[in-house]
Amino acid sequence: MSHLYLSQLQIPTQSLNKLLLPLGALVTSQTQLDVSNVPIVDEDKIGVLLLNLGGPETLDDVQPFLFNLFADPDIIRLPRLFRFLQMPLAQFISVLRAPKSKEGYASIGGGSPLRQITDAQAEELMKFLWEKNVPAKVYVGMRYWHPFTEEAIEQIKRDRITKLVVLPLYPQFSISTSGSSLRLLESIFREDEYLVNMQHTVIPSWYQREGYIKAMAKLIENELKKFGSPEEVMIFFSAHGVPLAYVEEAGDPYKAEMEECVDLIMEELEKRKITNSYTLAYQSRVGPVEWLKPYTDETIIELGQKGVKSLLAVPISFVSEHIETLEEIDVEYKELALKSGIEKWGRVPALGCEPTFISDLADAVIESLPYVGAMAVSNLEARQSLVPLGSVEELLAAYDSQRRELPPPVTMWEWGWTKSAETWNGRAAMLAVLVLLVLEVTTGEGFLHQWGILPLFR
Ligand SMILES: C=CC1=C(C)c2cc3[nH]c(cc4nc(cc5[nH]c(cc1n2)c(C)c5CCC(=O)O)C(CCC(=O)O)=C4C)c(C)c3C=C
Ligand SMILES: [Fe+2]
Ligand SMILES: [Fe+2]
Repeated sequence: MSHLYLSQLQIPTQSLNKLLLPLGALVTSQTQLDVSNVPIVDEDKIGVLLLNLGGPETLDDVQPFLFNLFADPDIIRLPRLFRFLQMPLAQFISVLRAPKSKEGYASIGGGSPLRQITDAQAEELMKFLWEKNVPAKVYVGMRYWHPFTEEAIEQIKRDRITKLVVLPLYPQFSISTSGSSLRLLESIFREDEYLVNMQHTVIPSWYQREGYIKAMAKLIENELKKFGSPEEVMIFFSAHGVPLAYVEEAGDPYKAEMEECVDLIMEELEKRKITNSYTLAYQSRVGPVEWLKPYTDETIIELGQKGVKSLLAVPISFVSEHIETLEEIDVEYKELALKSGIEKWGRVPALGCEPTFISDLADAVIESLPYVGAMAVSNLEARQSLVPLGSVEELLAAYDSQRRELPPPVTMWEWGWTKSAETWNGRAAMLAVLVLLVLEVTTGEGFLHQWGILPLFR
């Protein structure tokens, strides 16, 4: 058996994190280690699993895509007693929301560009990893559309991967995005003997990485130059929102990570002598419940009223172009801004395959690679992520105070003592759901409105 030593791999300051942990082990990239004596066994097959949301590729995909999204208990969080309603509700809401969503997707060419962009990112990441002497295969696993996470996992098993790095493509962590993907992954891993025994590590969030921050700053710098008077432009960070309860009640670190991310980008811009005014707002809210504030649309109007004349929108929560950059920002918010008195409008492109960014992702992968061998913690210079270390379940429990236990399978009724009682309870529940839905739709009042669910499809 031959060994390749990492010191031979020209990995200058990078480090590797230990991963000798069992299933669900999570290691972030902040611990800097001395890698000089760490062996990579040449029988090791390294895989990187990129997790993303997925998007409908054709207009016919829109309703089933929406069904998958609303069937996710991390997107529609029902009280425990009502979790059996998840599937009927997902069906109901997806059918009703589909026409409006289809209009949006039709206006950006008939489908989401997410799959193509994510595939291109995967390919670039693989190239960078090979260039950095880490021969890894990169897989894409989407949460709500093809290629599904389950499909990626099947391929990983067929390829007999022995060390896997899981990398959600969301810079900041949210229960509704990376959290949801990791929860799914954990449930797949738990039931599979091969995966239980495969070493793996998760990079839960990476908004604080230098390469990412530098790449964002560069994009902003480039766009600012396109304005006549760049120094007068307000930099407008627009992040995807989440319901306020995720942050305030469940403990989602999303808002804190977003704010820190904006600070880091502004610090980097300052180093480049760019000291423009800036603000952060949250877009894309759905339903009447309160989401993270300030809202993007309201902020644009206020800025117009205050006399701001030039605005540069920076989408900050997602690294690909998608419906909310191409339609919501480029069309709706631009129109709103111009109507509100803003005269000059610009938008920073999503990172996509920007080389500094992808190269840095490759470094993040290398730094977190699971390995077996002695190691020494040498320096801890990198910033701590706000997401704690631990197994996926520990991690989810640590910030998600409302969901400490695994969600029960949604097809299981939660009350009833015997098989026949379950059957009848199930039928009664279905009947009750139907009656409630009919009442809700006809009267405009009821539990779906109270939970902020029904207006999702408006
Ligand atoms: C960090 C990014 C995202 C967060 C946070 C997020 C939370 C979140 N989203 C919904 C509801 C919908 N999201 C939809 C599409 C969509 N969402 C994101 C990113 C985040 N979502 C992206 C990148 C996309 C677009 C994918 C594409 O196809 O291009 C949709 C479908 C589109 C629509 O009908 O508007 C819905 C619905 C909720 C409820 C939520 C937090 C709880
Ligand atoms: Fe979303
Ligand atoms: Fe959205």
